[in-house]
Amino acid sequence: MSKNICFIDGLEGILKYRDVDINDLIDLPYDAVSYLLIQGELPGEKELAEYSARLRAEREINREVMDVIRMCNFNIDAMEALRTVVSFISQFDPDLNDSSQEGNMRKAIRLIAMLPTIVAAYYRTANGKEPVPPDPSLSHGANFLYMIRGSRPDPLEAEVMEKDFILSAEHELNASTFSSRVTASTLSDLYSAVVSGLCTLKGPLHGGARAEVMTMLEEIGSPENAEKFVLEKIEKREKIMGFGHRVYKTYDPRGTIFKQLSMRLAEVKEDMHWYETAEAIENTVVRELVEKRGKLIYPNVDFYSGVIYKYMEIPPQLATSIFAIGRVSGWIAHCFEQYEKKKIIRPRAFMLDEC
Ligand SMILES: CC(=O)SCCNC(=O)CCNC(=O)[C@H](O)C(C)(C)COP(=O)(O)OP(=O)(O)OC[C@H]1O[C@@H](n2cnc3c(N)ncnc32)[C@H](O)[C@@H]1OP(=O)(O)O
Ligand SMILES: O=C([O-])CC(=O)C(=O)O
Repeated sequence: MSKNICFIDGLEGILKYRDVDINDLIDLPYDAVSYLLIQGELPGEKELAEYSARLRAEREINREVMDVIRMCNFNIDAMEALRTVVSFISQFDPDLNDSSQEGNMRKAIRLIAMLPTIVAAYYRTANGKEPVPPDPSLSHGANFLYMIRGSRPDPLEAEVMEKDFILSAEHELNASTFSSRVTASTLSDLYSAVVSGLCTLKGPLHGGARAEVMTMLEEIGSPENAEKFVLEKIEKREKIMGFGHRVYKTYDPRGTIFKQLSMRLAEVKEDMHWYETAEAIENTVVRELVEKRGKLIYPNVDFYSGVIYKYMEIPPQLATSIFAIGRVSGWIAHCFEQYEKKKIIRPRAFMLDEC
């Protein structure tokens, strides 16, 4: 197995999963990228067909899970419902306490397969609609949109959803992956490790920024208002959501791809409004923070992904849970690596001074 699950060059803006550049992965199915992260190499045709078939066979959720989804408060963000339900479903997994490689792989497949179903079932129930059962003939991305909307997405939207899951899938030791790995390092089960990841991804300084970007776009409303909004934020020393990164000191390579995707959606939908509003925000941030103040603050993965959700009519309440649906493969890859080490992660308190 290749050594690095992920490689980031934060100065050059390079991102690789298992030594493969993100730009060479983006046109693959999400299932192939998930396989790459977890198994360490790209699947051949036969391996991909088997892996996809296993994922598609595990998408359904049972009646007890639906009961818990119905009991969730319908005003909460889908991420909170997802966190609650992932914790609840572990009891139905016959492999919960089987820590063999095979047992962990079966749990991994179920988690990756069921997360979209849980999010979509919660979303529809919260909006007074009947849940839509998964369609095993559809890809991970197309099936998710189908379960949310009740109708099959057009090919471009299905493609964008797959690419979103790929771009969200992995990012080395980000905060949520670190949380998952710490949990796995105690040899706790995979569900617990994924719950840890979910809890950490939720915060607005991490995966929660995507929803904040959407709210910001709404608040700004049109390209003409963007400059004033950004200048006021800077004046008040407030952060602009979807910008800045602990590792990237240049454009986030995922941001570049998300920007191209949002441009494609804007053109196909003949509606440049959200794209132009986002670009006006970006131009002002770069002019004010990078060019005038020398701060290396560029759009991160959460900025233009928020823009594509506007075009796909995905509400902010779903944004972070969609991130989680993609990221779960990365969390699992890291947990498997950690299980092999059989070593607890226990930093000393002084190391936090660096954070
Ligand atoms: C999937 C992800 O997790 S991607 C990140 C998603 N999060 C966001 O988009 C939230 C907004 N961004 C941020 O809060 C930060 O840039 C982080 C958390 C992503 C990275 O944080 P750090 O590397 O610790 O940078 P830190 O917060 O210390 O900022 C360094 C400087 O840049 C400024 N800065 C950083 N991000 C921003 C921003 N988005 N807007 C304005 N200023 C910013 C800070 O105010 C600080 O300025 P100072 O030196 O004058 O005090
Ligand atoms: O790497 C990080 O710190 C945050 C990030 O971009 C991610 O988790 O995708």
